Amino acid sequence: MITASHNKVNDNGVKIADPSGGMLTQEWEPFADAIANSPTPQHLVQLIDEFVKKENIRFDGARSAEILLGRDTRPSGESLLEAAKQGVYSIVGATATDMGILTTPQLHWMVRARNKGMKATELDYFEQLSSSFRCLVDLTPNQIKMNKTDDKLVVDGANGVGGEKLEVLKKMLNSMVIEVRNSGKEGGVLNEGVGADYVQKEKVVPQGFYLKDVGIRCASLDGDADRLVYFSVQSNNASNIDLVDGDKILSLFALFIKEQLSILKMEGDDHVDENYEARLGVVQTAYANGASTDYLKQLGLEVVFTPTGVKYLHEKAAEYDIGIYFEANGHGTILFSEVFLSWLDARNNELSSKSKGSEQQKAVLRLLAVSNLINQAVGDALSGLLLVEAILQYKGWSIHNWSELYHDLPSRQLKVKVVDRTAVVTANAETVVLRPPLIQEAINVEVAKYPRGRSFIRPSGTEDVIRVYAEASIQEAADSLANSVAKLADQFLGFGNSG
Ligand SMILES: CC(=O)N[C@H]1[C@@H](OP(=O)(O)O)O[C@H](CO)[C@@H](O)[C@@H]1O
Ligand SMILES: [Mg+2]
Repeated sequence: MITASHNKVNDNGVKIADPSGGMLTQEWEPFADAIANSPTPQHLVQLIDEFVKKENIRFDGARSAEILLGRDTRPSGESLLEAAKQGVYSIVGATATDMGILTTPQLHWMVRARNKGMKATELDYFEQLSSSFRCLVDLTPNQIKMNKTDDKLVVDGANGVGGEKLEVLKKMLNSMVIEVRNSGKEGGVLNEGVGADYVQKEKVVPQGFYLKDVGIRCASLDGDADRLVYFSVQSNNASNIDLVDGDKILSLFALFIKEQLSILKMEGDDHVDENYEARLGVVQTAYANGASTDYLKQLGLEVVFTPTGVKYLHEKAAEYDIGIYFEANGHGTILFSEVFLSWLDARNNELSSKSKGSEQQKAVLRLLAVSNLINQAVGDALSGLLLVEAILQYKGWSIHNWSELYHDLPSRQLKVKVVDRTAVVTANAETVVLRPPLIQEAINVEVAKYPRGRSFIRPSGTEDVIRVYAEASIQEAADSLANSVAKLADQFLGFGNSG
């Protein structure tokens, strides 16, 4: 997938999907790094040669490889796609199939579907999403009907690929009014003053949203449509928003799934063996707002933490029957285990004959519909958006009701340029610094000064900086804690200290 996601239009890059449709396996990352940085063509060929031997990859023509290629709307994507094709065709037995302009999750979905022997075109993707969405909406309890303003959703497409795909998808959903802005057709620049990354980090409205939108449910996608956040425009100031971030999307999903599981448990008959205890797990990172973690725990859910980066969250979530993961920035999905899905299928068949139309059967059907709607390969803004919409309809909630699940603790994120960010070694899902020595003790002293204070530092995986995160009970305290910790990072690791 040729994309640089939420970054500037002039940037570009690649994301690689594994045959499973998930992200490139972590063991292959050092190899990908090495070939991307190989200084000469000879070196490149040598690296590939060594890797092929190491991984015992056979080129005897017995197995041909098909590589699906996609790109986002960046102009440089066209020539990079040509380069990728040449690369693929230089491997004996390999062919490249250009799937066209796509969102990143669409391409992941296609790879997964293809290798499962399922239909895998773009139309199949849209059909799966729209039909499972309709199925979920049809299972909404009758007494719940939304009021007029809540009917409408306005989506910021980040001037990228997501907006144009949503235009196609929305035609297949008869029950919803979706207005797409910043679709890229109005002349705006990709990710400039628009998109999920901008909205979540700056906590302001994207371009094209105004005071007249107060009270309306709004959503924002990032440049390759694998991130999703919601927001509403505040009445006191047109640039202020009430942000509904990935943590709250996670909370909404977790609440809904938990509800369905408890309906399932209310057995009408006493067939105990039919009571399969589904393991439900929620996965977050240290960037998750502390209020969201409290909320999830108070729901009685198992909450676990991993280091930043969806590859870690995804891997962890796959350990459960239902694993829900989200980064605060809006990247996440829900994973269902094969065992649990087979159990749901069997349960559905049984209930069809015994108690068709019962609450239990509806809960089973809802869970099955969620598993078809939500992208099992990777976080997907379009499928996530449809699931949010279906759940809000199910609950009869406005964005305000949803936002009120809990109140975010004020937080602040800063970046610090340091001599060598790899000098920072962390533990416990990046919440504790092991090296350099003594900095963690100094951070602890700062944190202790603030009610509900929490702060950590970690080296970014995507930029040459140390990131500082702080939260506290009031904004001024979060800001001041972040500043003091940033100062510590600079003292211990900054250029003043480099000698
Ligand atoms: C604090 C933050 O938002 N970090 C982002 C960012 O990683 P860093 O390692 O923090 O640079 O980019 C990642 C890839 O998009 C995303 O997964 C992650 O959540
Ligand atoms: Mg993205």
